[in-house]
Amino acid sequence: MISLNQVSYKAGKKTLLADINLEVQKGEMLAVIGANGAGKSTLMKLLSGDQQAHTGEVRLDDEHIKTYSMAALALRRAVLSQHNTLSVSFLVEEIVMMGRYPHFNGQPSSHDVDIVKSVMNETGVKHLAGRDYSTLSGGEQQRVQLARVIAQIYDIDGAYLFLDEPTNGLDLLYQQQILNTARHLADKGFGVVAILHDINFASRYADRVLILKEGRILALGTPNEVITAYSIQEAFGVQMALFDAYGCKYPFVIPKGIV
Ligand SMILES: Nc1ncnc2c1ncn2[C@@H]1O[C@H](COP(=O)(O)OP(=O)(O)OP(=O)(O)O)[C@@H](O)[C@H]1O
Repeated sequence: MISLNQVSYKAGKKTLLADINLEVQKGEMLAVIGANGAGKSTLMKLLSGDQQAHTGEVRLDDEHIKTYSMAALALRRAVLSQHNTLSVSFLVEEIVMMGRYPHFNGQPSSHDVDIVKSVMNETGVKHLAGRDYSTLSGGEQQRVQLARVIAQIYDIDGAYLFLDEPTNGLDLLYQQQILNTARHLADKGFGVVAILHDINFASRYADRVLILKEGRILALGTPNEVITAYSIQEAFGVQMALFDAYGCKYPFVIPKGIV
């Protein structure tokens, strides 16, 4: 479990996150939604140990996250960040193998090679293995980056996966595939946290949804508890109509317009 206890984070005098209390369990998928600038990426950086809270406590599997070295963190969690630009040429299979760097010195083992193959298969990028990464489309690059971060934690029971807007630049099919993959990993026992802008995807795939507003938790609970016309209007300033379409077990929303 990752737990945040009364966590706050500031940049200069500006408070980006305040009074955050949150637990992320292994085996769950938590979606984080909220307006631009609400603090979603900052929250993810605190959860993943990429940044340290200014006040409060962040614990990863019962240990204070500050006690983990970067090398130790790399064996507990993987992070797909928003911007994955590369200025030098690498083959796609080399990029995915980078996910295994924390696991070997010098040469990858046959186990590392097998994992890279399996993950490329599962994420649908196997056919791109020999391509120069820089020649891929934005959506293809995003899928390769997902393969890389999954390869990092693939063989670590109960590890955590952080995805910052993973569906960015993907077509409808691959948006669903990437979220299916994330869901599948949560079902296998990984703790998955995904920042999503599509409320319907959050509703459809996540066990719980966290809505951030101006650095504070506006709502946290199951999609049915959290995704309401009121909370969406509060968080985004947009009026939404809620549907129970096609017997969906989860809320389904469409915008009515700007408030
Ligand atoms: N180093 C910094 N100094 C000052 N302000 C910062 C700093 N880092 C982030 N911010 C501000 O903190 C707020 C939260 O940023 P964050 O990236 O966490 O938002 P977000 O919810 O992920 O937004 P988006 O949906 O646009 O990606 C934003 O207003 C951002 O401009």
